[in-house]
Amino acid sequence: MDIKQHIREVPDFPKPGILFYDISTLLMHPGAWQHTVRQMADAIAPHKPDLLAGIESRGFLVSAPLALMLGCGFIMLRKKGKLPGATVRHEYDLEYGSDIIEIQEGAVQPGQKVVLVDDLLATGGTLAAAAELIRKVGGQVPAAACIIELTFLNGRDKLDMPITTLAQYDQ
Ligand SMILES: O=P(O)(O)OC[C@H]1O[C@H](OP(=O)(O)OP(=O)(O)O)[C@H](O)[C@@H]1O
Ligand SMILES: Nc1ncnc2[nH]cnc12
Repeated sequence: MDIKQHIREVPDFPKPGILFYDISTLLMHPGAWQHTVRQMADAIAPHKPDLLAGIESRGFLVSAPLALMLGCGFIMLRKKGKLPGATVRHEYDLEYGSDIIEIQEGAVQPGQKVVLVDDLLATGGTLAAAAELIRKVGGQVPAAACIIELTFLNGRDKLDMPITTLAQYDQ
């Protein structure tokens, strides 16, 4: 199955010149979505994660079903100000702006293996920030996985762990 057939390309969103890759149409199609989640699970399982870390917000859609399927724990990396209690934060750049993500102190036990999961790899800023956070709180990051990769932005170059992507776009 070619999951690209179910990913909608929206020009000039959220601002002129950006081609937005929309997974809403993938989520609407149960067969394509099941196939996507199974492929992601097959890529992640060999890394034997203790936890999957999902990145707000589209990353949660992918990571939560994957954690259930793989039988591992699930933690949230959220945009600033959303998580209660003590948090650790990191600021990062996006293809179209900048943001801050946070993790709760205590979400990861020292030495735990945490695989990062998001819907899309663009500049790599988000996953690099996520890896930094996990390591700051004592976790290891053996791998990352995304559905989509925008290869022309060379996001991989910012990352120091193996990353699996299912659909690559060169523009
Ligand atoms: O590789 P990068 O350049 O860092 O970009 C990738 C990130 O950008 C998007 O998130 P966005 O901040 O738009 O938030 P959303 O998931 O809440 O829509 C996407 O879901 C990734 O998390
Ligand atoms: N072009 C894009 N489409 C969808 N999500 C994105 N996140 C960062 N860049 C994106």
